Amino acid sequence: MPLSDVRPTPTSRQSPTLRQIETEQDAVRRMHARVDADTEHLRTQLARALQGRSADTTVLHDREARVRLLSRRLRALDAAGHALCFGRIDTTDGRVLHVGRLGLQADPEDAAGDTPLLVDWRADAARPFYAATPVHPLGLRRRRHLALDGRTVTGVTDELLDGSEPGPDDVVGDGPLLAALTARRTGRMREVVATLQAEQDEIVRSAHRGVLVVEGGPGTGKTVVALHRAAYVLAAFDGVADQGVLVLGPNSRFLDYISQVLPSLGENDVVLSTPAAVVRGALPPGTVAVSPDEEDGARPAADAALSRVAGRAALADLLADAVRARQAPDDALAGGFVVRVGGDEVRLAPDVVAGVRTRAQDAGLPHHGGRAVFLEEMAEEIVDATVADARATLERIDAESAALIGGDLDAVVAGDLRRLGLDGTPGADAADELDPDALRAELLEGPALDRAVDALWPRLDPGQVVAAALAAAAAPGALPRTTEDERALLARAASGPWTDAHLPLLDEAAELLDGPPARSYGHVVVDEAQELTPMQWRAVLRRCPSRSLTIVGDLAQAGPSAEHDRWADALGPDLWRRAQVRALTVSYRTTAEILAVARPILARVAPAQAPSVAVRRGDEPRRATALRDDLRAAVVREVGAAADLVPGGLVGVLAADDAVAGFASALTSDLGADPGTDADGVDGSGGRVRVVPVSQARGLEFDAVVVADPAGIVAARSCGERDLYVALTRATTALTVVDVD
Ligand SMILES: Nc1ncnc2c1ncn2[C@@H]1O[C@H](COP(=O)(O)OP(=O)(O)OP(=O)(O)O)[C@@H](O)[C@H]1O
Repeated sequence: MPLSDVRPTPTSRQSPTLRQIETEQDAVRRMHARVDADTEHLRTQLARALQGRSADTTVLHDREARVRLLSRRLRALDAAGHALCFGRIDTTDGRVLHVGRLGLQADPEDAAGDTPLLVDWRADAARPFYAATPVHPLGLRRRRHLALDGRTVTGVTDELLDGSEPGPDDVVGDGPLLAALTARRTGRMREVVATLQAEQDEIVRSAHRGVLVVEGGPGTGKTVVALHRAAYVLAAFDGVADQGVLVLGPNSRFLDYISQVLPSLGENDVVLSTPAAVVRGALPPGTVAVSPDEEDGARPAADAALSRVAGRAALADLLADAVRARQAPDDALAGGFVVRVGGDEVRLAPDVVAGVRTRAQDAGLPHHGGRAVFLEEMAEEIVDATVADARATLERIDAESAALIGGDLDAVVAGDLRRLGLDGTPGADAADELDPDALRAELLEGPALDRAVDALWPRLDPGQVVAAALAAAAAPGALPRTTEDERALLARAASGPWTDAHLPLLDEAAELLDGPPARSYGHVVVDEAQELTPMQWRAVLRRCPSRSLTIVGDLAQAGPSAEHDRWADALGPDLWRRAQVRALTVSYRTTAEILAVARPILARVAPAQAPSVAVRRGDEPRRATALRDDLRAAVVREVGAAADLVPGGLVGVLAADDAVAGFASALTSDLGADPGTDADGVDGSGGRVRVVPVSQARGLEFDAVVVADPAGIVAARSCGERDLYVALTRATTALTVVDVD
């Protein structure tokens, strides 16, 4: 019986299901009463905390922390408004725990003593709800799922885990997983906290604070796991809530798809972004000219190729070299260093300046910090040289006058003064008159030294460094395994304009010049992680000083910028040595029949990867053929047929990037609505159609998918076969492939 069909009515008290629903309704009513009371109480406390005034920074700091804590709890209470409680576990010794979106303490008046009203799904006590199986029941007799509509309990289903026979209070039926998996897609991912599976839950609540890498085939729940882990980490790891969590996805279409999951788990403070947008936001505005539309549009092939070749870790060395080459290089020192101090020229020998350079570089600061050290040390050398110079001049004058007058000039002057009845101490000489502190201040504050230093250790902007590094990378032999075309690409890219492909380089250059970015996070989640190049990983790590990351991806789905087929290579040594790897093996999205269509392609793109096991069976995928001239009409027809298979559902049309516009306009004229490449179109049966370029389909899903011209998809990009693998694995229910005859 579908859960939604079960509604409690006062007249059907005999039904065991309804009796259980009423029992649970009582429990849920008590929970909501507590939520309402807590909300009221917290609001009062928050208002009071916000009013408090103080000049004491410690008090202010404490108050800020308190306001943050109260606001966080209030938001969690607010988000729990729907489906506050979704589960219950009964132990074999008769203890009962309800599991939900947040924890609620025991009722003080409750006879049940210290049993909480509700246990937060992230708490250790909730673990058996997810982990218990009939083989390992973990002390449970029964796991119960509750279905709620707002505050109303609409159904219960039980699983008996200890092998006992169902009693009068057990409502054994289909678990809610199947209902969740076959529910119509809305175009936005839902949270699955009620049905998280044991292998997923184990990853979500892993205590490993370092780098957790989760690999698995399409639809195995990698995104689900990554997002629920973000919520878990926020609650379970100290300090993370204060430092923030960043979730990275490949493009804004994907971010929109996952945007509701964390808010519906009560987490509103997580930053969702793309690797490109995060970097772009840290650079001065206008450094990279990209409109939001371009970000979502298909990326030019040249840009992807540049991302790949300029994404290699070796570029980091070339950027560092480019900066170092602008720090008083030997060839700029050949003539020494000359600066005017007052009316005089001061000259420093090349080896003196080289010594200053070494001291400045050894300070281990970014380029501009190093420049400040260089400038100060140069000022010091100039002061020393000036004092030494003045002394030498005086000594020379003394020696010359001694030769002239046949004695020590000072002694002669002292004798003359004494004869005049004056003090016999000679006046301070010129070297003593020279005030080193004043000279140093003049050098450091005036423009002359700064200008002279510019010729040796110039101020730089990231673009200058990137241009130099790319030009160096384009030289034969600079980068291993580069083709002539790639070198030409690097040479062209060196003169700008800057595009998304340059962003990781600009970010690295910005760090070399001025240090790490201002904003960093306590934990970073990277979804579709197979897309990132080594240089992009460096940009991610720059924002995650704690090195606490959850990384999920599937190398078989890698796009055009990826070069590696092992995580160890793709992630690089810094990440890999901290990584724990977990695998997900069950495909929840799609049916065994659909996976079978994709399997031969998987065997080609990732021969070492074991195919996932589908949790469901379904209809055989459809295969249609059309002449090239009829392709659009055939796709329109197949979209109609697919929509009929998933009434009210979401149909995705996936095609090579340059073919998308044609299918969108054919569907527009047929459906009388604009499916665009982004917006929804409405078909006759009330469903929706989305036309999506295959380069943007990673991570998405639809009830039905029409893959248009698979050969065209394969031919369109260097990663064409992997694109096709992605396209074939997007459907929950119905797949149609339209080949060109
Ligand atoms: N435990 C679960 N309960 C309910 N639904 C689930 C569960 N696990 C996964 N799903 C559903 O299966 C589908 C696929 O999950 P998800 O997108 O996380 O997979 P993925 O491994 O990230 O896929 P891809 O590699 O294609 O990006 C989603 O609709 C998700 O909601």
